[in-house]
Amino acid sequence: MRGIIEALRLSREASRLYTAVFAALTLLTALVPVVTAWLTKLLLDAITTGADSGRALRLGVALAVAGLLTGLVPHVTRFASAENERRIGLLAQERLFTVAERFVGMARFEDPVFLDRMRMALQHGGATPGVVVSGVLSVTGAVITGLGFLGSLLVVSPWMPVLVLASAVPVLSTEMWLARRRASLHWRLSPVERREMFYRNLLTDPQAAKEIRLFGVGAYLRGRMSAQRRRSDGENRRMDLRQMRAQALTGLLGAAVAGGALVWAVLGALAGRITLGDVSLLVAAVAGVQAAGLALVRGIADSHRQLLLFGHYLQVTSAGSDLPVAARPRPTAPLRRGIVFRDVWFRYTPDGPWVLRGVDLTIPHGRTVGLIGRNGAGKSTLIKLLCRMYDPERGAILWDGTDLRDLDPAELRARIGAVFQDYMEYDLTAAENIGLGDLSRLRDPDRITAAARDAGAHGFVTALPRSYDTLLSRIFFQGDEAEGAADGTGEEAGVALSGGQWQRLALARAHLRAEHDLMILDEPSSGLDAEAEYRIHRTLRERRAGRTNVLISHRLNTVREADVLIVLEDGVVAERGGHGELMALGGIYADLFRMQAEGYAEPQDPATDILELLRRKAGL
Ligand SMILES: Nc1ncnc2c1ncn2[C@@H]1O[C@H](COP(=O)(O)OP(=O)(O)OP(=O)(O)O)[C@@H](O)[C@H]1O
Repeated sequence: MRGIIEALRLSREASRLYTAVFAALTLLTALVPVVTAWLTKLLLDAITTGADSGRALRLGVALAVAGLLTGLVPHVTRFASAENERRIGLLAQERLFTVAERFVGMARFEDPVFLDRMRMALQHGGATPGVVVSGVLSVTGAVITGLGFLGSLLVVSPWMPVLVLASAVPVLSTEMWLARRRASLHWRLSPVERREMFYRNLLTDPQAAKEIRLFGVGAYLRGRMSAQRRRSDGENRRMDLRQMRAQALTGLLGAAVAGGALVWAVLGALAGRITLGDVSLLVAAVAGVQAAGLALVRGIADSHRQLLLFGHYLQVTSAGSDLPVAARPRPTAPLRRGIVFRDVWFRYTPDGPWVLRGVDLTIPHGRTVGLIGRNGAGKSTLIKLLCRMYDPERGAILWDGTDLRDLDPAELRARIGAVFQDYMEYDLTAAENIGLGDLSRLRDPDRITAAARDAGAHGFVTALPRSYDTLLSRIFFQGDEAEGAADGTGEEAGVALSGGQWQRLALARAHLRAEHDLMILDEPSSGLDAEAEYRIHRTLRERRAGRTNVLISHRLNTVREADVLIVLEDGVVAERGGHGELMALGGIYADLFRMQAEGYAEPQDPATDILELLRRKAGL
């Protein structure tokens, strides 16, 4: 019930006018068949009883008008319904994404149950509320038509509506049973269909195409996709057969009742008990009640299914924030002293393993901190906590002494520039790819160019066919966002970049925020060639002065000059200090550094050197 009320509320908010027009037209559509049946009866009676020709003519004209409406109203109603659904759809989609934007952290996006619900809500692009409104109105229309015809039958014979209603009971209950079975099948099959979609997308994904071909796994994945399809087809087939049998039986019953009523009416007319007009009204009414009954059940079944989908939408839109936001957040002042992690404990799920286990560290203002550690040590997690994508389960992170939880997350993030390890590649122009780093500078070509220069991207961007305005996409066409170019035919295809070039754009995006207080670079040069890496690190070093930076890199030569090096191991700070200190300590950092340095050194005897590496890899 809540779903219906919410859908109607959305409809009214989206467009009062269209909702009212659609409702009025639905009422008209429902009444026209009943009125037509009555006019036909009255006309036939007027002709057969020899009433005055003026009355017969008026009835004829009224019947013609009703015919006109029968021809016209459904088309206008269909347009009003579609327009109403479009308007509700747009509003519902806007709401859904506004709510998704309000989720402060990442947790919701990593909760499989919530993600599934979100996908279901998104999959229908906000269309469900509109369809619910259409469904509710069509059910109302069916009720009106059905009651109208039942009332009409009463005029012909008092027991006829009872007979028709009684015959409708098995039809309606069968249809309800089928609808319930269909709904439960739909839910049972939804994971199967989603898995099929996953394989379908995978097999057409340009990024996956390389590996699929190299490893020759296309047929294997296709087989798994087809298996999902065969499973859902099999279940749907069984359901269709069940439906065919049940509907054939109820169809026969309906036909028998209609036929019986017709025979009774013909006999009655021959005996003079009822008029010819009554016969025509009875025929129309029996068929009308049966059709309205079916429309009613199908409308209810459709609305039920849409309401279930709408339920996901409602749950997503009514979900509260995933992280507590201070009612009166304290202003995020520019960083002056530094950031402190105080005994920070964190795990991704309440019963999962601890990823950070009592981390204590300081990122002093104006210094560069290098974060080092083996794969899975918790470096990126620490960064996510620093950007308040999650809150620590225990302990606190302090920004100049203020707990991050007391700050406004948006204000905090506005003070941070970052390149994440899994940075984004946007199917937008080169300028936009950089400009997204700071929307206020999106239309400032000088700042965009400067950021690109700092990231070593200016050279290759200016060599692109449309320089900064080149669309970087394999999916879209240059300019296909412009009005009237939606089909992309004859358009110039977007340009594809290399991994390192994308990485430079991600760096430029972070550089656009260069005046921000804290710069986080998580593996900023993993895809860069040696020359680009050298230049970029030189720029970073020059720009680092006086700013606070956190630099994560497995290439230790790029972090060795950091003011403080922090080694994370199994979620705890294992070592900290300058490069010299940590080398003298002879711990993890020194080990990792020597290993990398050896990798670069000219081997005395290449064969023994490779063996040594293999031995180390095997932990011997
Ligand atoms: N979203 C997540 N949900 C659950 N566990 C996660 C998630 N992200 C990371 N982990 C786990 O947390 C641990 C630390 O991961 P993290 O990405 O922080 O390591 P890292 O030090 O950055 O590693 P790398 O050097 O490989 O990038 C890993 O065991 C990883 O499996």
